[in-house]
Amino acid sequence: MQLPTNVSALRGAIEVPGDKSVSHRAVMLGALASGRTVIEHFLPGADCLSTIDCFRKLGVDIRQDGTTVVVEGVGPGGLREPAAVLDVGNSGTTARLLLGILAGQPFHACLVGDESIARRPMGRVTKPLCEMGAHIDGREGGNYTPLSVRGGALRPIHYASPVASAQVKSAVLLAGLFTDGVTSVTEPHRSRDHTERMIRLFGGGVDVAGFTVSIAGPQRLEGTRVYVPGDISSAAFFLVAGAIVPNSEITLKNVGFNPTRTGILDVLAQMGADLAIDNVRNEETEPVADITVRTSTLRAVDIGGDLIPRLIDEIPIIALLATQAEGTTVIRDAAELKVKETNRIDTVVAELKKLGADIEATDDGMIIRGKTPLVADDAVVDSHGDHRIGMMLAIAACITKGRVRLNRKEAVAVSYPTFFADLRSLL
Ligand SMILES: O=C(O)C1=C[C@@H](OP(=O)(O)O)[C@@H](O)[C@H](O)C1
Ligand SMILES: C=C(OP(=O)(O)O)C(=O)O
Repeated sequence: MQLPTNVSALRGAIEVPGDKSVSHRAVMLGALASGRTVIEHFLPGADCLSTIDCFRKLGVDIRQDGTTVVVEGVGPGGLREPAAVLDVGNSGTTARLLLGILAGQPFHACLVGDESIARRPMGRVTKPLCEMGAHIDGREGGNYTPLSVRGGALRPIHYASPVASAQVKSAVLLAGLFTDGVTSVTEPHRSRDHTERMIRLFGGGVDVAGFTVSIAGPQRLEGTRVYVPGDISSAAFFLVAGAIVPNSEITLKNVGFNPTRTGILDVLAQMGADLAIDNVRNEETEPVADITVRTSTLRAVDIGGDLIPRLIDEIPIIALLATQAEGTTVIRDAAELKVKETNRIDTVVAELKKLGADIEATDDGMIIRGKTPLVADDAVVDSHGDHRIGMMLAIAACITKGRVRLNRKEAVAVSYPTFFADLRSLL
């Protein structure tokens, strides 16, 4: 598709779709709980639809009507052995959290995904789950899909995860629900805590001490009502757009404001962005706020350490932001980017270079020198099938002089099916 370029202003208010991480977990915990769960403002993106599809194959009655989902929870022992393979599509979260749940079920299941999933390491969850007693096999000793899982009686473990990953933490905690005793996970930095918050919302208990999270199994979860906040990872594209496109003012309503996810706001603030945060609410469950951003004069920053897990999915759009900041921005400690939907260090650097950015890859991040005007002489950029790369490039095009075409635009539907419509509404 031809992207809008040389945009003179982006103005208006939008409400981004529901949070992807929260939507997945609402379906999963709703399926495991006893009784009905009603999910509102669910994200009907391809990844979350994969989660629904997998749980239907496990015998759960799930009705989806747009952004409302009703899950008839099966309660303890209620999942059924699937007669077909469980296809997680493009979704790493579905794959890894589902593995944690399957590990505790007394039956066999096969898990597959798309080409991107087949390249993503699953050993980070299959290893601790096998330690708990699950039998999981697959390519390269169970590190890659297709995977075969035979779950059953699990024993609790204390797991020191080498990576700060909410998917690893959640997989082990979910498996811990099916043990008799206390399972804990310690991570090097705090990752997003949606699983912990949602287990509590469903009436369960989780203890947090420093970077260690513990769960005592077995637990009885009760179906509930879940309101999914707007996805800050989706809002991030328009937060950056508002800051770098001239004459802009964008308000994002009902955005998730969970402190384990707001690293992008810290970076925008440190760069000097004109940002206003209003109406912070729901702090007990999942915090939400309204955020307004205006065109800003930006300065470079250093990004690393414990900030990384708080903005890991926003690094592609932060790289674009850094091209418009005065000075050298260094992103470090972000080697996890190499095992996302694409190697996001390589894809970000290759695609932004096509538009004239001064950006280079490092072993664990990127170095970006600004401020650089983006220009294109009939450039063809490519999402590489990665939703976040596609959306970052659409925002990059807005500040590019010349013509830019995007290949594989359909990837955005993984997390933000209405992205292009929302962008058009601000033009
Ligand atoms: O738990 C989750 O919902 C997610 C955790 C993160 O992955 P890691 O756990 O691999 O860091 C993130 O990148 C992904 O988009 C969603
Ligand atoms: C990495 C992502 O998701 P997942 O791991 O669920 O595929 C993402 O949404 O950027």
